[in-house]
Amino acid sequence: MELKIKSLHKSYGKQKVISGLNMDFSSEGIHCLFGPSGCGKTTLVNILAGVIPYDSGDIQGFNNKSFSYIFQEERLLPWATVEKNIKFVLESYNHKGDIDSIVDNYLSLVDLEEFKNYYPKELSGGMKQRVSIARALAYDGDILIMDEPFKGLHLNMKKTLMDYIIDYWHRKKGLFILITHDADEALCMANYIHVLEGPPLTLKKEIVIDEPPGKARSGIDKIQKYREMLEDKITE
Ligand SMILES: Nc1ncnc2c1ncn2[C@@H]1O[C@H](COP(=O)(O)OP(=O)(O)OP(=O)(O)O)[C@@H](O)[C@H]1O
Repeated sequence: MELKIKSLHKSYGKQKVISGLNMDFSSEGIHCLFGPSGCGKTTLVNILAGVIPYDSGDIQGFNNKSFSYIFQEERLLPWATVEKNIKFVLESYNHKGDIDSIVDNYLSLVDLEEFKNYYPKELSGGMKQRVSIARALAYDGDILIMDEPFKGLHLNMKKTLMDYIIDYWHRKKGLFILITHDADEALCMANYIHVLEGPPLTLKKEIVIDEPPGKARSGIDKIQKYREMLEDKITE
C-alpha cells in the first residue's frame, strides 16, 4: 500500500514549518517521528489525519483512511463523563459491536473503570490522558496516530500501554505513527525511526530496525546497536 508524502509545504503566516518534505510510510509497522520540540511533527500528523490543511504537495494513500488519534493535549468533551466521551466517538461513527462492553474493556485497560461517571474536570492530567488513549484505541481506525501518548504517565501504566499497543499492532498490522522525544520509547516500540529536524521539517535520517515492532527490546545487544545509531544522529 502506497502511503507517501511528496513535496509537502505548510506555513503558518510567514513561518515555513514544512517546505518540500518527502516521506514514505508505505512499509507496515510502527513509524516513529523523532525530533526536537517545535520541529513540525504535530503539524505533519495533523495534515496526514486531515485535521489541518496543507498549502501544496501530494499526500498519497491517506485520504480514504480513518484515523485513531491520541492528541498531545487530551481534547476531551468537558460536558461529558468519561464513559460518554468514549461512547460519543463510537456512536458518531456508527461503530459496529457492543459499545458498552468496548467502553468497559478500554476503561479497564487504562485502569479507570471506577471513574466512568466522572467529568474531565474531576480527573488529573494523567487520568485525562488515559481516557484519551482509551478513546482512540476503542475507535480502532485504519491508522493509529500517537502524539507523545505516554507523557506524564506512571511507569507501570506506560509499560502496560506500550505492551498493549505493540500487541495491537501485531493483531492489526498496517501503519501506526508514534511521536516521541524519548529514545527508549522509540527503540522499544518502533521498527522505523524517522529522525527529524526543523522547522522547516526535514528528514535527517531513517533508521530501520530489522525486527518487527516491539521485538528489538528482546535483546540488550540488539537495542544497543540501534541506540548507538540513534544517538549518532542526534549529536551529529
Ligand atoms: N496553529 C499554529 N499557528 C501558528 N504557528 C504554529 C501553529 N501550530 C504550530 N505552530 C508553530 O509551528 C512550529 C512547529 O510546531 P509543531 O507543534 O508542529 O512542532 P512539534 O515538533 O510537534 O513540537 P512539540 O514536540 O513541542 O510538540 C512551531 O514553531 C510552532 O510554534
